[in-house]
Amino acid sequence: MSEIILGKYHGVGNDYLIFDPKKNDVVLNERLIRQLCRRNIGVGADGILYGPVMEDKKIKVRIFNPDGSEAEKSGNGIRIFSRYLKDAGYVKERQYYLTTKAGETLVTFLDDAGNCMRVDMGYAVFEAEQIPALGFEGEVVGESIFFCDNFYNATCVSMGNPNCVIMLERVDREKALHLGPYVENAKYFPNRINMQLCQIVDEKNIQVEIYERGAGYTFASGTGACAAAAASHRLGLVEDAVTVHMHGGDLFIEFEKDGRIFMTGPVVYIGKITVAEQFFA
Ligand SMILES: N[C@H](CCC[C@H](N)C(=O)O)C(=O)O
Repeated sequence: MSEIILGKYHGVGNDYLIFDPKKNDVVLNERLIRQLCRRNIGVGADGILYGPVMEDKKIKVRIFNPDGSEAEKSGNGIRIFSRYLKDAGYVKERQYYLTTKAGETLVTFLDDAGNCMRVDMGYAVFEAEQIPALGFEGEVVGESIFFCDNFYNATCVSMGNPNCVIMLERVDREKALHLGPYVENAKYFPNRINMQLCQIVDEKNIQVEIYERGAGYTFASGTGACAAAAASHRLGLVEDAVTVHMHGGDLFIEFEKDGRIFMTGPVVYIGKITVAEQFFA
């Protein structure tokens, strides 16, 4: 009988299922992704990490949102999948490269168990064409953009995936749930977009609420934390090392002098899940 064997992990409350094609003969498709990610009638997760897929001797992971869409990158997903690769014995080195749709990422394990990792997240890109964001010339930094019911101070940032960071005096879950769907699906963003509401606490700390493309409200986002920190840094509001506080926990973001971004954060192993055949038949 073919069952599905999944690993489940979370990174600061952003939870993912691991679907390893070497361990499952069931074909993963959009309908199954949606079913597995649903919290009340499925397993429940903020996404699925499909891999490892070996391509040109590189270890690749494909990142799927609960709505079935495929993302270019996931910061928490990269840490979680790296931990899976270590747990499953695919990776034994302290440092290795993981490839996502957005390209190669250098991952450094900070402890033997793989509970904490430092990830080279590359550079933030603010250029409208690279987001993509339509109707803007050059970089989208501190623009007044209309969403839903008002004009908001918005900065668009590609971290490999598209992000719209909205600066507010005070952020909370209700505001994220209200504004998120309008921003995610706004006419400016042909590929849709992830939204972060960002409150500056001080020059070393920001409070961020997340509304993800294809997932909705989540407790944390790695690329979202980097995007919010990068927007705050570009606006001159924070220093070169920032703790990003989110509902599910904190991520530590560092900027090198040339702008390269490093993200450090935890991974928690939740367990292994066997999904019954009748669930996905
Ligand atoms: N929903 C995102 C991907 C997951 C991002 C987030 N979970 C992270 O940790 O970076 C997108 O469609 O671009």
